[in-house]
Amino acid sequence: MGTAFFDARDKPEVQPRDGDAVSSRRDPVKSGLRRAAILQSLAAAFWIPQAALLAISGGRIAAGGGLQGVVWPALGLLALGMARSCFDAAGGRLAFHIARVELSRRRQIATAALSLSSPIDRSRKASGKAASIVGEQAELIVPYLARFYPGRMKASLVPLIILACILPVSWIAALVLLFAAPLIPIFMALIGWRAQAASEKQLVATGGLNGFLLDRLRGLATIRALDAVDATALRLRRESESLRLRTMAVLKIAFLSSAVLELFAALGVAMIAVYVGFSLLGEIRFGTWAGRLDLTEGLFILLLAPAFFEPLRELSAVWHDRAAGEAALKALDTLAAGGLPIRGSADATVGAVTGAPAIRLENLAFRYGADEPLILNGFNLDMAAGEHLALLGASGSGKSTLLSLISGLAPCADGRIVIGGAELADDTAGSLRGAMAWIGQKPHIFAGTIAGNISLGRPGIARGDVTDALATARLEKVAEAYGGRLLGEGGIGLSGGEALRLAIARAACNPHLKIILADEPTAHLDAATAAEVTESLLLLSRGRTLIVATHDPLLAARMHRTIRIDADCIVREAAE
Ligand SMILES: Nc1ncnc2c1ncn2[C@@H]1O[C@H](COP(=O)(O)OP(=O)(O)OP(=O)(O)O)[C@@H](O)[C@H]1O
Repeated sequence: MGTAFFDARDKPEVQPRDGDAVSSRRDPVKSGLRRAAILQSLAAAFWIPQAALLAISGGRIAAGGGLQGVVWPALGLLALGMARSCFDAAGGRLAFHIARVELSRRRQIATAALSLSSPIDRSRKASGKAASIVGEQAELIVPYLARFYPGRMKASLVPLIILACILPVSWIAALVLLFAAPLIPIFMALIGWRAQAASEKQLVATGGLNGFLLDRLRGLATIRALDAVDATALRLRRESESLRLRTMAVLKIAFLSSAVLELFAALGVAMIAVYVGFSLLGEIRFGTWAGRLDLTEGLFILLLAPAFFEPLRELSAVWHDRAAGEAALKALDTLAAGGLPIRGSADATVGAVTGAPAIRLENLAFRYGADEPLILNGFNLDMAAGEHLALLGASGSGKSTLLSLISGLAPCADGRIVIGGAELADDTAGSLRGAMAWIGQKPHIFAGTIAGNISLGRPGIARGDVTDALATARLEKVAEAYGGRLLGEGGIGLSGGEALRLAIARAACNPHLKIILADEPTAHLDAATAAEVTESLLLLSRGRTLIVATHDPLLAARMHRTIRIDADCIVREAAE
């Protein structure tokens, strides 16, 4: 029955967002990313001694010292270069690893929440949209965590270290850098606000387009039959045009932010170059603590100036990752939040129900949402162990809803359900559901063989079990005719009655099956096929408790008892 993959205890709590996605995350992620950022910052800071060695070598060569004087600095440069690469690679690897682990954790939370959300929850995200968020958009978290977070730390540390090294050489060069640097983050922040909004809109548009496409592809036959192809194509064009516009808006902002940064970085370096050049020519005689700037000092400053802006440039390159990453995190959080939950979990002990159980419903009340009307109110029912019950009632009186409540697909607002002496609650729902089968009007048939559709890869189901199940469902002849050939998607190749009997065969394969909930199994079938399905259902229900919601008087007549629900939830024994 149930489809949940995770225990209810794993049910995600959506973390409060405080504007900084990383700070609200578990500590190991934060501290791991900090370690990666420190490694990468150290790698960047290695350029300072490298620049000093280069400047010293340049000064010595210019002073006519020959190549002997630069051998040791060259070796030092090489060693530092290698250390720099190692630190940078180690930091990058660590950040990437942490980001992937965090992505998997977030995905697991979102899929666990999705698997625990009730299939009768109308507000559940469209399948295409949910698939797009979990599969595609979630990937954007990796560059955000692996590049933006370490990049931000590097941008706030490395320029300060470089500034501290330039200041003792020339206060004016340090001052130029000090004024040029803050302009960049200010503009980036201004642009960033717009970037995030644009990214969120783009992600919504991508998810929307995916959801729309999947939905319409599923209903392609209906669209064709009702001659709505042009209208659908037009809508599709509108949706993709909107996605194009939103993608262009994001790109425009990304280009704008890089242009702003390049402009300020180039201006800063140019001003330093002008100052160093004129100082070396003797035109400028101020800006140092003592005397004039010599060639070694000038070279040192000139080599460090671009490195001062480098972390900021890197941050700008990953600025867009932040907007996209935070939008993806938000989308995953919304996927994991709220909705109507199913009760219990799927990985509970199966086989806990022994023998066909009695079922008692006491004062049951239910509504689909807080602001929606009560569908059931004060509903009572007593069923004996192994009893077969037909549930009649006008359309919309709540028959399917009642079956959903018995299977724990939604929690009741009031009252209790007792199955075989155990009250249906969060800790019992999983094991009780393991003893149930749901046979609805439209069972989902996968593309594949009939046998594969019956066993569904469930462990412990042998070929003999499938043969027995085919016999129970009276489907042997169809299976024989098909041989090993494949059914099409959605059960193409089977009639409605055959698809229903396949669902009965699936249920028959469950060795723990004790309760059968059938929701209008004979609806839309001709009399002969309905009779066949009825016989298969009765065969399956031998020695088991059965509740059938139906409008079919012939099916109802085959049950031990028939009751009728009316709009006021008053249960009446139906007249024979
Ligand atoms: N997933 C849902 N979310 C919100 N309301 C729902 C949902 N499913 C059904 N309803 C509403 O609950 C009421 C009872 O629906 P339900 O499907 O249980 O009736 P039913 O007796 O099984 O009807 P039918 O005989 O036509 O199948 C209806 O008013 C319906 O509109």
